[in-house]
Amino acid sequence: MALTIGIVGLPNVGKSTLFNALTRAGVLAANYPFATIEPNIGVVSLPDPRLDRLAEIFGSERIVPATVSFVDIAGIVRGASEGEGMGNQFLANIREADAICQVVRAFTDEDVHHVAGKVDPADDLETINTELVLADLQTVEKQIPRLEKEVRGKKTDPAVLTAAEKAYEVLAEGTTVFAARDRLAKAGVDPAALKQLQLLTSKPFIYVVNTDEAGLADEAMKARMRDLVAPAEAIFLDAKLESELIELDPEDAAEMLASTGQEESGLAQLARVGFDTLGLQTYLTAGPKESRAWTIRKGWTAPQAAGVIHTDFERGFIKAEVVGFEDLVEVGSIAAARAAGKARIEGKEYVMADGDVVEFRFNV
Ligand SMILES: Nc1ncnc2c1ncn2[C@@H]1O[C@H](COP(=O)(O)OP(=O)(O)OP(=O)(O)O)[C@@H](O)[C@H]1O
Ligand SMILES: [Mg+2]
Repeated sequence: MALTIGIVGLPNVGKSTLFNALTRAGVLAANYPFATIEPNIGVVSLPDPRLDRLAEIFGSERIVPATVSFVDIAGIVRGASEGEGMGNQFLANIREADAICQVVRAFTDEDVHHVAGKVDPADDLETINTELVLADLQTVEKQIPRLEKEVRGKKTDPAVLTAAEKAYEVLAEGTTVFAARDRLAKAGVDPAALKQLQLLTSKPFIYVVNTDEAGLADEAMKARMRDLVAPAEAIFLDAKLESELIELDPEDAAEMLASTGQEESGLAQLARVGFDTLGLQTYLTAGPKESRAWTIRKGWTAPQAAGVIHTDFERGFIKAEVVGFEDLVEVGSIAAARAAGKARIEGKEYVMADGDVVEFRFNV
């Protein structure tokens, strides 16, 4: 299950700096083949200290973390929907993303040009939102006549056309589809049909406030930004600092982070919030070959989780032996967990918990 996050924002706000920090972190920590798929797509490993502990306990040869893909695209300016700047064509590159990460500039540096001439995060948020709404409006305008024809020819479910029409009404008011999701649901719009339209503003958003050392300590600014983007989450980081952190070994990086009053790197926060926002979690497998994290949706059952490893595992699922990560660490081995009654045998109905260490039994 691949999780993809598209990065948007005004030009020169630090999107690529963030992307570079993210992707190089991935390459350094992940030992992942073909990490960079295209120049602007990067696969990043989800930091997970639990895997290191598991690898110790099981003597694993390697660690395979869960991954998140990031897509870095050109900046958007006011009027992009009418062709200003680079236009908005490149937004097609993030149409299939699971979530959108909007980078907003809140750092002060006279030498870094701001396209609007001043650093005003609230204004920038508004500009980007408007351009995304306009881009979606153009998409739906194109979709509706095509969908009408397809519905007449019985090639498409009428629910998709209804979703497009209702989305159009919302967008025409300047509202994002995500912000209007309750209203759309009340109007009888099928969420699955809405999803098929692949609208940018129907995706969950995560906001990255790219700030500096002063900004990281500015609680009033942070509170203002949190209010502005609520109910979405805001992450505060210094993209330039983050790109320096990844060059350091872990102890020095932790020390440097602490010196700016942070406990967790911005990149680790982004990966975590991305997972939460999308309702994802990981479970773990471990053995002499590898300790590995697997991405699933919250609420998935054991057979569904097994299916992420191989579809045969889901089809032939018999049972799962499950030990909670904390329990395993406490007793120190699977054998000890079994002896202590902490290894449970779970069946088809079992709903996975985050950090379950699992071995599946199946028939093929
Ligand atoms: N937190 C920060 N503090 C100071 N300078 C920063 C910070 N983050 C980024 N910069 C600087 O801002 C400039 C623009 O960064 P970057 O190229 O990443 O922006 P971008 O959003 O990708 O722009 P574009 O849309 O043009 O591709 C760079 O010179 C970078 O070093
Ligand atoms: Mg860039």
